[in-house]
Amino acid sequence: MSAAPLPLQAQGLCKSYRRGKPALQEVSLQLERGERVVLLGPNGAGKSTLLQLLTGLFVPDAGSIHIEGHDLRRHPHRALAHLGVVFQQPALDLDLSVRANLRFHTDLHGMPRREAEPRIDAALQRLGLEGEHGKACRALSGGTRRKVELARALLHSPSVLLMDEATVGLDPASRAQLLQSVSTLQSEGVAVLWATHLVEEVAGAQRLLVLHQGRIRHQGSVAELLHATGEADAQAAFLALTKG
Ligand SMILES: Nc1ncnc2c1ncn2[C@@H]1O[C@H](COP(=O)(O)OP(=O)(O)OP(=O)(O)O)[C@@H](O)[C@H]1O
Repeated sequence: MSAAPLPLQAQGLCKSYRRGKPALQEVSLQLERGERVVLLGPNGAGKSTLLQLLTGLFVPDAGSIHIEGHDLRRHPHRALAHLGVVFQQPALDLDLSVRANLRFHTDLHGMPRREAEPRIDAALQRLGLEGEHGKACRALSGGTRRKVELARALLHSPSVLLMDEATVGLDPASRAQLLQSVSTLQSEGVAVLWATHLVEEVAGAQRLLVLHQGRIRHQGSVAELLHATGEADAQAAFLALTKG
């Protein structure tokens, strides 16, 4: 009997742009069901490039990506059906209501309204946004807007969620709320890859990937990171791994 597929498995990913050093070299990672893995790297480490490969926006020069066992290159539709993404750049129409933004997304994906409406209601409820559904996004706080983007990423019930610098521009309370929402999703089995350059966001994560100059410098728990570097805290350990 073959083992159940992992939510996400990437093997030996390499990517170079036309100019400059390789952006990613031999990067491998996997996500287990229900875990949050923090992808931590300084500016230019290759985080966005990695997420662009995982979402199929770019094709790797080498390596493979499987989502729920589906090869992203050979069967992109089957693979991407399990993937939800919250991009670094906010992408809501601020003049539309919360519901209209979500409906726009389901329309874009050709989802019939009779299927879409219950999914929209469920996503709003999951994130505690029921009271906001008629409000224009412009009237919402930055933290609530991000939750709407998270709700949108959940409309097709993905089992893997990629979050790219999702807390940029949020105050500490909104950041904590977003992390709480993600933690609830994890308890429902969603696997989360959380890209950030903020060391404090490793708190509560099951594992940590430190990316620097396109290579993975550490993969494991925070305790393992401290042990490997001999540093007393995650900030010092991160700096030790990413200097030079
Ligand atoms: N479209 C592109 N063309 C050429 N080089 C690029 C392109 N996108 C990224 N790079 C380069 O690839 C490397 C990795 O960049 P990437 O944006 O993936 O890093 P990052 O960790 O997401 O950084 P940041 O936190 O600043 O967004 C950098 O050296 C960057 O200059």
